[in-house]
Amino acid sequence: MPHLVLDKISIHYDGYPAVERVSIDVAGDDFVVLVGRSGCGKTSLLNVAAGLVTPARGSATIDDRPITAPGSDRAVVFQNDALFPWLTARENVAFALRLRGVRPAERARRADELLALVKLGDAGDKRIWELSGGMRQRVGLARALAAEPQFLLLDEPLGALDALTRERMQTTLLDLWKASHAGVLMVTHGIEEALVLATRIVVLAPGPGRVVRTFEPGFSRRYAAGETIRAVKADPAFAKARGELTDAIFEGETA
Ligand SMILES: Nc1ncnc2c1ncn2[C@@H]1O[C@H](COP(=O)(O)OP(=O)(O)OP(=O)(O)O)[C@@H](O)[C@H]1O
Repeated sequence: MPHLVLDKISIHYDGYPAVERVSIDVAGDDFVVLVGRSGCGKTSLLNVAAGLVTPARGSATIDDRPITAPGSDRAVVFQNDALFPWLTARENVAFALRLRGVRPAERARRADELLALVKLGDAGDKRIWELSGGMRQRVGLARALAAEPQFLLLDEPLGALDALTRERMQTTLLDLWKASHAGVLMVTHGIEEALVLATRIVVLAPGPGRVVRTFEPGFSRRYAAGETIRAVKADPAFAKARGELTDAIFEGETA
């Protein structure tokens, strides 16, 4: 099983320490979620995993190979993903397949399979500007999966969506996680979202960014085993976990 490891990572910007000695481990079947107050270094750490930021100290590796640049073993999805607005949903996904060297005859069929996976089977012919925010985000996820990555790196992928769409997209994300067999490292500001999705939650605190707690909530594995999200959230254990996670995030806050 592939293994992404951030080991004692420190990140400096212009000599100023933004993150100090943070270690995060993502195995191929993990869904690891980073939470914490603004400025604690969540995006910076994701960017190290993506190969976009070089740490001042520590090592970032996949199966012991150093991460030095973006690679096809990792797919990154941001909050407002840059799709090509003048192309159709199918063409956007097919573009990623082309980059992977998939033959033209196969691209449309595979793109439709990926769109069906994100429940956009009927929207292949629609242009991006004709789609809602949630649908666009799903095209972005389908495009990320087209690369058949070992790891999905998600930075607030649902942050721009309204609350109802966001909740629905959480199950889509869990379904994709299950179907793609990719390990996930995701940043979110949503406390319930973290609890619903994560196999492990890493809580960071700012000044400089460091790990203060980790949780293994187990609710996403219950969903994967067949329970509904609604049933999971109604469990008193969920409310208890929400309280503990909220306390951990705001512990030591002085402002
Ligand atoms: N490119 C950069 N140049 C200089 N400083 C930066 C840069 N990127 C981030 N920082 C600083 O590093 C710290 C961590 O930022 P980062 O965006 O990683 O935090 P975050 O936890 O993702 O924040 P938020 O929740 O607000 O998105 C902040 O103090 C930020 O101002």
